[in-house]
Amino acid sequence: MEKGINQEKPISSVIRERIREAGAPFAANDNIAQYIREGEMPQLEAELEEKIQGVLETLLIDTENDHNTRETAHRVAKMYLGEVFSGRYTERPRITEFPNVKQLNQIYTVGPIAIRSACSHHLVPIMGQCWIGVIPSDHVIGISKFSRLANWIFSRPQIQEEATVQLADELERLIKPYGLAVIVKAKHECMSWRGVKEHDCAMTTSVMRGYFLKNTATRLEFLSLIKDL
Ligand SMILES: Nc1nc2c(ncn2[C@@H]2O[C@H](COP(=O)(O)OP(=O)(O)OP(=O)(O)O)[C@@H](O)[C@H]2O)c(=O)[nH]1
Repeated sequence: MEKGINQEKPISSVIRERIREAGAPFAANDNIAQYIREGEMPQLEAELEEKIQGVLETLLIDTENDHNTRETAHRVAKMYLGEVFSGRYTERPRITEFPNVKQLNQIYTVGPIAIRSACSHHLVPIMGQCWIGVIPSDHVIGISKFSRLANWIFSRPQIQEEATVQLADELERLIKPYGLAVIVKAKHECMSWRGVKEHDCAMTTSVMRGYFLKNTATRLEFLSLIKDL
């Protein structure tokens, strides 16, 4: 079978119809892995490569004679689907759970976790750090899984507010903690590389759940724990 856009119906249309039939959302920061069947990602990559090639042509870049851009469409398609936006197309990472045998009932923190994303508006990078605070209930997860989950959520076109809430929702579903805090501080290249060109401006978003939300002392303890980390 011919790949990508050359077949009768582009593979993106086939997948889109499947998602619509299921009544599922497919916004930039939604995960759509369950609607993609085996063997379809290479077809999607081939379709995307042709479209990126079209973008380069419209930008009047001579990809035939410019040795630097000859393979650019291929590289960009591979990068979007397999790297920077892979959190849309891959299943949630496997999470190992352990019982909280000793009944730790105090705060533990994880961070800073590196945040790499792109804004949904201009598709340019968002780079930053994330700190997580947990007051566990009866089980905990492997600490590397906080990074894996954050990477999965942020490797999508995002806005920082929604990404922070998505990460908190996912963690809450998984570990059902008595308290959960997620803080993200990031710089947006749509504000530095272009636009207002503010180089030092960062955005901080915070989601507090359970004890962290209800109890000011608990919240302040978490903030003081991460302050000098
Ligand atoms: N709330 C929020 N805004 C964001 C985020 N990332 C980028 N933005 C902003 O989204 C806005 C998009 O605004 P528009 O006015 O539609 O786009 P624009 O004309 O290119 O705007 P300028 O950036 O002001 O030049 C900009 O103000 C961005 O700075 C984010 O994570 N959260």
